[in-house]
Amino acid sequence: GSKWSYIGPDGEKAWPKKYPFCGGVFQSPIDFHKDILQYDSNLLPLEFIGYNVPSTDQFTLTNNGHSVKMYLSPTMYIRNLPFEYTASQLHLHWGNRNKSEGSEHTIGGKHFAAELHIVHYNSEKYPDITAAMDKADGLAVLAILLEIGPFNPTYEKIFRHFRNVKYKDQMAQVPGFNIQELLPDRLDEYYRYEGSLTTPPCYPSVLWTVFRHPVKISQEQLRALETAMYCTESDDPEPLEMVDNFRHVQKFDERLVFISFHE
Ligand SMILES: NS(=O)(=O)c1c(F)c(F)c(S(=O)(=O)CCO)c(N[C@H]2CCCc3ccccc32)c1F
Ligand SMILES: [Zn+2]
Repeated sequence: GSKWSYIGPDGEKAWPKKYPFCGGVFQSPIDFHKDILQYDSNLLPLEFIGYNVPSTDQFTLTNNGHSVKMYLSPTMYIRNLPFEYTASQLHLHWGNRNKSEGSEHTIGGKHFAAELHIVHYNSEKYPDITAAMDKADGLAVLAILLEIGPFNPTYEKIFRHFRNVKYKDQMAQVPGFNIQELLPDRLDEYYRYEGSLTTPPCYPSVLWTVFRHPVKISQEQLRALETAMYCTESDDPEPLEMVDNFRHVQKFDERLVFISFHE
């Protein structure tokens, strides 16, 4: 079973003992700071196909004890990457109610309040995510940084179900909506680098696209994210709050992050 956590004896410093890749190369997340950034004019805006899912369809939202994740439709995919990548799931990382700095990637050493990840796998080369997830060209993850601002009705389409997935292994059905509305407006401005899963097994198999511009959600929505879920099952006598489920930034030596924008 996935016996790892973000705190205590099974926390991130202990991950490499059970999951050797977590102590290996190309680890994510990282900090984006100016002396590792290089402009690349070949970085085109991503194209999202099938992201506008009708409300007659449903996504399954579940609490897996590490995050809250929503399974996506296999009809959703991205073009303009080296291969076609098909959507698998989205999930979030966040902090706690006293410290709303739970993003995984940082910019100039600054954490954002939270981070949304949309996980895709290379469907041109691999039959499913299980076959793809340990291959160097297997996965592509989109990262959207979240910060405090006005109420966000699109994020609320997911957040309003949190009360039904409070405990590990609980599930809820979310009516389909346009997943592209979760992304920032400027899809042409992003950071691009080769990295890894940020949770065990930490395979160095992820082509990361981190959008430059954060998306805003309200203080109340962020508070709901930070206080709604537990890592433990509903009948556990010692409930553990699901907070601070972000990995700290990793060493990024001798490597570059490519940017699609001029600073
Ligand atoms: N930050 S991250 O690196 O994007 C990231 C997470 F943080 C994260 F928690 C998950 S998880 O919820 O599946 C729990 C831990 O595997 C994933 N899962 C991926 C990779 C692992 C296996 C798998 C299988 C099917 C679908 C997705 C995934 C993950 F990719
Ligand atoms: Zn993630």
